[in-house]
Amino acid sequence: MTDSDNLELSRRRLLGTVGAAGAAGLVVGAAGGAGISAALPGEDTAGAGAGGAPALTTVGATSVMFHGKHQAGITTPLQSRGHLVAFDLAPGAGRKEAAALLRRWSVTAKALMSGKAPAEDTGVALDAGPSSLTVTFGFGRTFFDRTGLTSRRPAGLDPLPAFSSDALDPRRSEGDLWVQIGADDALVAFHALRAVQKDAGDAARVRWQMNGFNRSAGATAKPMTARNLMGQVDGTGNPKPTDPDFDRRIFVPAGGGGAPEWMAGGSYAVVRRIRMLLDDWEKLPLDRQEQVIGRRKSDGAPLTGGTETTELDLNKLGPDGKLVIPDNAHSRISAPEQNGGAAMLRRPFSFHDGIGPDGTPDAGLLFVCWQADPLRGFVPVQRKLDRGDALSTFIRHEASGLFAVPGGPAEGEYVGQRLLEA
Ligand SMILES: C=CC1=C(C)c2cc3[nH]c(cc4nc(cc5[nH]c(cc1n2)c(C)c5CCC(=O)O)C(CCC(=O)O)=C4C)c(C)c3C=C
Ligand SMILES: [Fe+2]
Repeated sequence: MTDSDNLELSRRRLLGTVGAAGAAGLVVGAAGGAGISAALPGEDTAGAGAGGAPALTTVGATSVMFHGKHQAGITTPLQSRGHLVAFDLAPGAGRKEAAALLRRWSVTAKALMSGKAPAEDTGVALDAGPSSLTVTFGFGRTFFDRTGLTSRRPAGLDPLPAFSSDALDPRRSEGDLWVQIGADDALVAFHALRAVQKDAGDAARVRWQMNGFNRSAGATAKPMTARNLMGQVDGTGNPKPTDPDFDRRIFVPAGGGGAPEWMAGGSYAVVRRIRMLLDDWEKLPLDRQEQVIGRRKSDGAPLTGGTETTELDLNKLGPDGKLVIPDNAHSRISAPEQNGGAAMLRRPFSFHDGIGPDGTPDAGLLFVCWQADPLRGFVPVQRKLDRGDALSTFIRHEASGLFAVPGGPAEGEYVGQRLLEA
């Protein structure tokens, strides 16, 4: 199946057959320039349906294009499995080795995303289709010194400021290179992770790895915004690809604006491992939980009324004369109108790594947010949250990373080629 075939496949097929994440995300993916395709059960698609083999389900058969203006995995609908991995270049590896690695990774990502297995495959994902696999690559600040490219490091990679509530573990933070893997099947995601790790060979070593999840496509009766492990509907206020200023907020523009040309169509990913203090949170009565966020837990609607998509009424007073959405409510403090329009596209995974030494769940949010400029996205909002967010009593930022994610590769190009070979 060619990329143009992919684009040919109609929205109708997806909307009629996939679950919540897929249907909602189809719009996101298409508007964001990342093509998504799927075949109806029984149709012949890459890797299934042929030769009498059982047909793939639509979830398995859905694929996301590797080539495009933007890398896949930014506006792609949330997948049910995710791996975030940072690598450091090996001692002695420089620009040449990094370029060869990005070339290998791109070949692998393109093949796996279209449902093809690499040579000498492990067979882990043999029976499944691409399952909306995306593999997204980024560069950390330290990459530029290690490869002699310091002069081409973008200002967007200047270190994030320290925040008073940070409890960051440097060993699980930052890194020369970052890879985000997402798929709607756990084995497909693991398979891609192993392939990426093997491709690293002698050129790079894993610095840290985090594993996450979201709800499975089709688990809810109708398409819904995701829930996090605190039980909140999380993602409602995200900018929509149909917003007139979506591209300007999320993607680095081509030509001018002070941004390097190799970042055109790219974006900056801020990654935070945020532990949720679930034992404390779960003791809080429902009405207090709702005041922490400023929205109803059941359906995500603002406490000032309406449905999930109704605007917050930040000035509304209750019968007691107090603000209905409290001063320190998370939704109030993070709203773009409270932050000079600062906005980001949040695309997280939940995590659960068992029970910590203190006997509480080591669980929370792998918070990933995307923006054209971290100083006009994550930083101003986190500064404000750090000063007075009611949610901060129940969360702890444990690791952090900032990565420059270049634009999507054109046909015949590998990711990052415009940086590494210019
Ligand atoms: C600095 C950015 C943000 C961090 C860190 C963050 C952590 C965090 N958030 C939730 C839960 C919710 N967040 C919600 C809205 C929301 N959060 C941010 C930013 C950060 N959140 C923004 C920009 C917004 C949107 C505000 C708006 O547009 O009005 C919500 C409400 C529903 C929604 O809009 O998504 C919830 C719920 C958790 C649990 C968390 C850390 C673990
Ligand atoms: Fe939030």
